[in-house]
Amino acid sequence: MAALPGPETVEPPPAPRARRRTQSVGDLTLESGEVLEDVRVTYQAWGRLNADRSNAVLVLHALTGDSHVVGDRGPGQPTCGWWPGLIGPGAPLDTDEWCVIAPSVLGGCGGTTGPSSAAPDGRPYGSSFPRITVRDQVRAEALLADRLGIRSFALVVGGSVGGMRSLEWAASLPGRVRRCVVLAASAAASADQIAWSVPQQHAIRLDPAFHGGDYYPGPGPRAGLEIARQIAHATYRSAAELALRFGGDAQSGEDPLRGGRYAVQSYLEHHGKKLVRRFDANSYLALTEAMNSHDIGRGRGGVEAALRRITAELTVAVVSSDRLFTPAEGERVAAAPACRELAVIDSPYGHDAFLIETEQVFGIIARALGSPARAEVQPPRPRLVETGPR
Ligand SMILES: N[C@@H](CCO)C(=O)O
Repeated sequence: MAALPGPETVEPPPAPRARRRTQSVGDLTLESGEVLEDVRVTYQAWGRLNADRSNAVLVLHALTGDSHVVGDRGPGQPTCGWWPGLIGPGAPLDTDEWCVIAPSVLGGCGGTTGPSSAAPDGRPYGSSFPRITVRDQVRAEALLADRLGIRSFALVVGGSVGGMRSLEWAASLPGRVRRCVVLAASAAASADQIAWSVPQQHAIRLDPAFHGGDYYPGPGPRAGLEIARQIAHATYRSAAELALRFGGDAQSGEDPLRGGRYAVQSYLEHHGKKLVRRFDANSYLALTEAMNSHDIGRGRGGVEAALRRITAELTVAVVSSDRLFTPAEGERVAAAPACRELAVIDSPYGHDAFLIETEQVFGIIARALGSPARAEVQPPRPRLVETGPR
């Protein structure tokens, strides 16, 4: 099997110590009009706020990420972060200069209020967790910023759903965002994105262990979540990559003609099982519903009018091989008058390239912050690409 480009995997440099805290931000009136009581936001922070609190940077994670942008592996943290090497002394987000804040998203399961959190009656919300939107998630993050005394962010950056939130920040709170980097995201959920999401949600809801969403403290719809992740993961990678890595090969030691699996099937099952070990199915539903309703133009005269509200210096980045958040979606965002750069992340890996191609991504972030020297910083996590089935 031919190899895709990519140097060897090495451990990232030791991550700077983060402060992980949970902050009560009060009641949150949702876009629906419903009130979510006593919302709590868990976040990690690196570096120090300066006297006028003008050096804050907000990093927003994607669908199944959390506040652990960089850091150590440990209990509940199977990875050294999803952008290892981004934050620290001398890193692209240099903690000698910037104070970096990364909240876990509203509706998720990274500590911030979500369906598995205790409702006012003390029991997990489960099926009673209200429908939330990307705007609600941004509003919760803004309440956190209020509590931290941060009036405006020097930079708001995120990829995928984190990019949706970054863009929503810039459109809904223009006075609070001075620079914005939107990676592999769109101004509104596309029919294609919703189409891929709906069967994932069905897989979860039709699992007999779902119990209408009230499955706590049980394990919940593990099979449904696993299938959802398999569907999703295939959309996160490009057809060309899958063809090159797996082709129609059988998984090593198995024969699909005798009930065995294909290599790509085994790969997707691996990622499905991995997610089930770390993620809550109700959160998956809440977050994909939020993602499906994303539209910065709703109630604002449409996407183009909403884009005109943006005053932050905007950088948009697309992945050349992204079939889920296509380059055309990013180009639509880049039509915003405030857009300074439309960057193309040249990669065969599809949507997940925003997590994989750290050299290109960190360079884009550093450029947006006006740090040309740091744009040349070498990636801390070069990687080896699988060359065949296991
Ligand atoms: N694979 C990433 C990106 C999805 O947009 C995640 O699970 O969050």
